Formats: sequence, C-alpha cells, structure tokens
Amino acid sequence: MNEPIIKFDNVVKRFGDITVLDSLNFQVQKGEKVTIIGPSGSGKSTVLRILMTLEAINEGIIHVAGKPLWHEYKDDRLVPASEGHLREMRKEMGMVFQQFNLFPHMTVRRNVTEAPVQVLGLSKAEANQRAEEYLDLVGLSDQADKFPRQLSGGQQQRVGIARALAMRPNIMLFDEPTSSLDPELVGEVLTVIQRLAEEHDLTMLLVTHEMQFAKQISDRVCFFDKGKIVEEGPPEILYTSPKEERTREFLKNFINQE
Ligand SMILES: Nc1ncnc2c1ncn2[C@@H]1O[C@H](COP(=O)(O)OP(=O)(O)OP(=O)(O)O)[C@@H](O)[C@H]1O
Repeated sequence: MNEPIIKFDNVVKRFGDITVLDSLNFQVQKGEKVTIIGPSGSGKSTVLRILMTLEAINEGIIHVAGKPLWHEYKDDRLVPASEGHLREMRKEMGMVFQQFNLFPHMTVRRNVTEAPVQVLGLSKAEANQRAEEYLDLVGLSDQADKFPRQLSGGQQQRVGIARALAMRPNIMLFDEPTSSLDPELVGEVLTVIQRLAEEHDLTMLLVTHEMQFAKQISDRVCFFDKGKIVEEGPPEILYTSPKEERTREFLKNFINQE
C-alpha cells in the first residue's frame, strides 16, 4: 500500500480533564473517501479541526502528505510546528463547516476569491476566474453578486464548498455539512458532494449523520466512540454485519433510513 495522505499515530487530544482522542491511530489513502460516524461527543469533529490546524494535539504525531502536521524538522529534530509551517500545511486541506462560516459582509464571489488572493497570492482576475469555475461547479454562477444572507442555507453551504475548492486542496474535510439545513435543502448539498466524490480525484474525509449518503459515497466508514475507532470497513459490510456490539447499537437507530 502507498504512504497514506493522512496518518494519525497515537494521537491524544484533551480538553481539560476530558480525553477526546485516546491514542488514535487512523489513516486515509490518497483519493480515498472516508466517513466518520459515531455518537455525539465521540471526537469526530475534533479529528477534522485538528487536521485543519484549528485545534492542537497533546500527544502523538500526525502526517499529512508525508510531512508532520503539528511538528516540523529543525536540524533533524522534531519540534512543535511554527505558524509558518502550519500555514503551509493548511494548503493541503479545505474544510466545509456545519455553520457555513461565510464572511457575511462579502459577496459570494468575494467569499470565494478572498483566500486565493490573500493566501495564495493570485491576482484578482485569476481569483475571479477560479471563483467562476467553482461557483459553476456548485450551480451558483448566477448568485455571485449576492450576499450570504440573501441565499438559502443550502446555497450558502454550496458557496462554502466552492470557497474550500478554490484553494485547490488535495484533501477536503466536511464537518456535518448538512446538519444545520432544513430537510428540504439537504439534497442539493449532498448532490454536490456526491458529484465531487465521483468526478474528482480528491481525498475526502466526512463527518455526517446521513448514513445512507455515507454509504453511497464512502470507500470506508469508521465508527468512532470515546475517541477511538471501534470498527471500520466498507459501508456495505459495516452496515450489514457489524462485529462490535457498540456499532450494532449505534446503527440500530438508523436502520429505518435504509
Ligand atoms: N474547544 C473545546 N473546548 C472544550 N471541550 C471541547 C471543545 N471542542 C470539543 N470539546 C468536547 O470534546 C468532545 C468531542 O467533541 P466533538 O465535537 O469532536 O464531538 P463529535 O463526535 O463531533 O460530536 P457531535 O456529533 O455532537 O458534533 C465533546 O465532549 C465536546 O464537548
């Protein structure tokens, strides 16, 4: 097997007295689509936030694209990562948030061009061209001059996806991208994510409670509980014949979605 694009080795994350990730070992291969499922508070979002460098780790080591994420080499010694190293590493990843996190005072176009201009140093014209490309991909070319508040939740989330893609990351992280949407708006966002999964060579790591959707797009589903992977496998196997009691209990609640 090739070197994984994401590799967690014995990663520990604590918030005060709570251990959220408990010596986690976890890998994702390049191009793989992986979904993390599990009960509330099991540490799913924390995995994504750590990758996006929004939360630091307490112990262990993470590699992304072969390089340490939260550490860097200085004279052959591994030391905590500098802000410069984190900034470089962040370019590998794009993240789509549960609450969209769009800039409310910027137009849709500006939301998408801001980071390519500020972080990657693209010219305005280049960034606008990119924005056009990715807004088209999410079906929102005609909304570029609007502000987020003028859009539906589903449209805002699609802007969030275009914004992340405009940085041309190798890895896309989706943190419960549909859970703050009204039910009738969930489908349009899932359709866009599914198209991305099918047509692009992206590595995708998704946290969701949409079990049926996870089944459709994932090569592998990981069931998390108490900061560890309890069980993992291709969805058609994990869903139908889970080995662990905890996985069975969890999946039972979703069986009526099947
Ligand atoms: N910044 C923080 N400060 C303190 N505790 C936190 C912080 N972020 C997360 N936690 C705690 O860490 C635990 C795991 O949170 P996380 O959001 O990763 O869970 P989750 O599995 O994604 O849950 P959910 O499905 O409800 O989103 C929870 O107990 C949460 O309260």
